[in-house]
Amino acid sequence: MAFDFYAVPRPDAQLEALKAYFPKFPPVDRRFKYVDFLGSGAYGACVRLRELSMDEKTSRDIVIKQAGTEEHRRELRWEIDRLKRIAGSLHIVQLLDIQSSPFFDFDVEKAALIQENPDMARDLRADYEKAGYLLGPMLVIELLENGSVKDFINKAKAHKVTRLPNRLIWRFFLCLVRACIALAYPRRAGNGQFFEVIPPGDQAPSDFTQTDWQTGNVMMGGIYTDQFEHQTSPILKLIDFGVWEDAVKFDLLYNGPNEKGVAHDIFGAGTVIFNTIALDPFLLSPWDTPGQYQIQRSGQTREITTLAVGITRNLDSPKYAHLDRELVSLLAQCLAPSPADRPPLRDLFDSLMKGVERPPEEYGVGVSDGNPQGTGPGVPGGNPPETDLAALELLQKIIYEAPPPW
Ligand SMILES: Nc1ncnc2c1ncn2[C@@H]1O[C@H](COP(=O)(O)OP(=O)(O)OP(=O)(O)O)[C@@H](O)[C@H]1O
Repeated sequence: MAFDFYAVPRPDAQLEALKAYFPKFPPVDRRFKYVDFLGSGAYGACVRLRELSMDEKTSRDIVIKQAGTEEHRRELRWEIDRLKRIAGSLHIVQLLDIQSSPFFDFDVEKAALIQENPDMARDLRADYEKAGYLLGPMLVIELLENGSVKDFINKAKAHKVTRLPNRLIWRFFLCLVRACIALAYPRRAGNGQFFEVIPPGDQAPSDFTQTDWQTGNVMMGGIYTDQFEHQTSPILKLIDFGVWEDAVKFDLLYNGPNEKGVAHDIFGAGTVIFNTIALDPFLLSPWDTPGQYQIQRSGQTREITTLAVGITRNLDSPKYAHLDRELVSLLAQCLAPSPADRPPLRDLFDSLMKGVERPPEEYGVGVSDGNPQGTGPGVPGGNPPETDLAALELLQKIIYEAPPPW
């Protein structure tokens, strides 16, 4: 019999019910307050709640993710399990503990019965049973307040921003490579959070992989003045570690043949950076036709095949002429179809660290970078200076300000 796509139960109705649930049944534990429905993806839906501390003196915002069908609940259990393996990694969304469930409390039904109001008790129970699928697993994670990189790109476009300063791109790239380290060398914090580092020695990386690298699955957190890497740009964190159960069963945790683990994740990080530079969440596809690009590696010039041609072939255009060529070279290597042409994780990390440690006046100036365009400040037609302040102002505008209506 032919596969009937439409016969497969769709989760949308249940996810709609989750959307309706909290406005209808405010959490009975009064320490929780419903704030917003954040969105739904292929298998889960997320709501934002505010949780008061036990002494009710402080509060934090949390995200609850639930799934609408048994199959998707299995995926959610996998996601919880996978996130536990890397709990504490700063560039991965954090799991949170909550003291009680924000969902329906049978005491309410009991209270209605005690008040001898069986009609109310019956209605409550009927409504609750309709939403009964919500009893499945619940993922509780930190709120990442500044939306996804995909939202960021769309907002930048709405503000008519045509290019991003190098200093931001270097920092975003470093965040994603820290996330790659979290996956390559998974470890769990006892408590607290840690910057991901590559262990000394030649420990082989794991096969732990993010199977769905895309700008919608990279979220923006806050700017932290006490963290050098996040002082002038928001921290980026990976979300969405759900996996299709068959992928686990058949060991298919990758998106391409013979490829999983760190080489896959480096490529994934490259796709997100490519789309961020291009300010287009969908510009790059693994099915694009690759081209050649000359890179420097270990002091030697080499030609590699890369999928980054949308940028490497257009370095004369006003959109990309300002890019540090070293940054373009790293991106081109990450997007090499052949894993052997991608940079080793340690080299990539070291280059990005050097990139963010540059003196502020050295970004995008071209000359020190061997940039033939010489696009630096003072060059006729060159870039405006890329100061920290200018980058911060741009970020503020994109993230917080409403775009002009025209
Ligand atoms: N920690 C978070 N903070 C803020 N918003 C979040 C967070 N996690 C998820 N979201 C929002 O909720 C939406 C759905 O979440 P998520 O991507 O995890 O669902 P999914 O079903 O796994 O999606 P996908 O289709 O990518 O598999 C996301 O698009 C995102 O906008």
